[in-house]
Amino acid sequence: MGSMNTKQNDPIEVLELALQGGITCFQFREKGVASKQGQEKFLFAEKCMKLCRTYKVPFIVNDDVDLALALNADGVHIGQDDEIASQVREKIGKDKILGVSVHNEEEAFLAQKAGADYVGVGPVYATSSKEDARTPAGTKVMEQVAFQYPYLPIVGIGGLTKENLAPVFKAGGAGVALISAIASAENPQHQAKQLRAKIDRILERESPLSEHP
Ligand SMILES: Cc1ncc(COP(=O)(O)OP(=O)(O)O)c(N)n1
Ligand SMILES: Cc1nc(C(=O)O)sc1CCOP(=O)(O)O
Ligand SMILES: [Mg+2]
Repeated sequence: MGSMNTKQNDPIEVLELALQGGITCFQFREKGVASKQGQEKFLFAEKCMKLCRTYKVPFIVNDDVDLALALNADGVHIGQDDEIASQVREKIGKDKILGVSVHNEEEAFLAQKAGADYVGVGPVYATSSKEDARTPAGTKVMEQVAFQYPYLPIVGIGGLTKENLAPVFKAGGAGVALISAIASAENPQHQAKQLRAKIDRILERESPLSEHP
């Protein structure tokens, strides 16, 4: 999974490189003081979505449910301070992807009850990409949620790199979401490719089928 670059590079270029490198999902996260608004935001998001469609990669909108609906995006990601998950599920219908950020078992219970397709858990490590990030929590919450809700996919987020992401999968995570590891890389395509290869190797090792090829 990727998210929008806030560095000096052209975000559309970074997205295309990340797609070429093999990201499997993209979340459009346009927020902060200098962020685009209104029609400008819509057109930017539409450009990103079209690019994702070219690579057959799901395009998910962060926070902005109305934008996701206006674009006919593949899904929405919301946090605990955003719209209420059950209401978002009603708004977007059953066929779109709904991701919900959770930080404990109770929030995970409510998220799956509201129809979340996956939950985001973070920050695993310290991050400088989110102004209001919580204290890094490692993978403990993830382990608890994975134990309680084994069929609910968990995405780890926050400070993840190819060097430190393995514990997310060990804790029962199904995937990772990264911003700076890709967006700030010297070569985002190469970085995404390396991340993808690393994750594929980890998942291959964890799959019971890999023991019986
Ligand atoms: C995959 C994933 N997990 C968690 C988040 C964080 O969502 P939220 O808490 O709503 O914070 P913002 O991203 O809106 O700042 C996420 N975006 N993606
Ligand atoms: C968007 C976001 N949400 C988080 C959470 O903890 O919910 S951490 C985060 C930022 C992730 O960026 P990076 O990969 O650069 O650390
Ligand atoms: Mg949010």
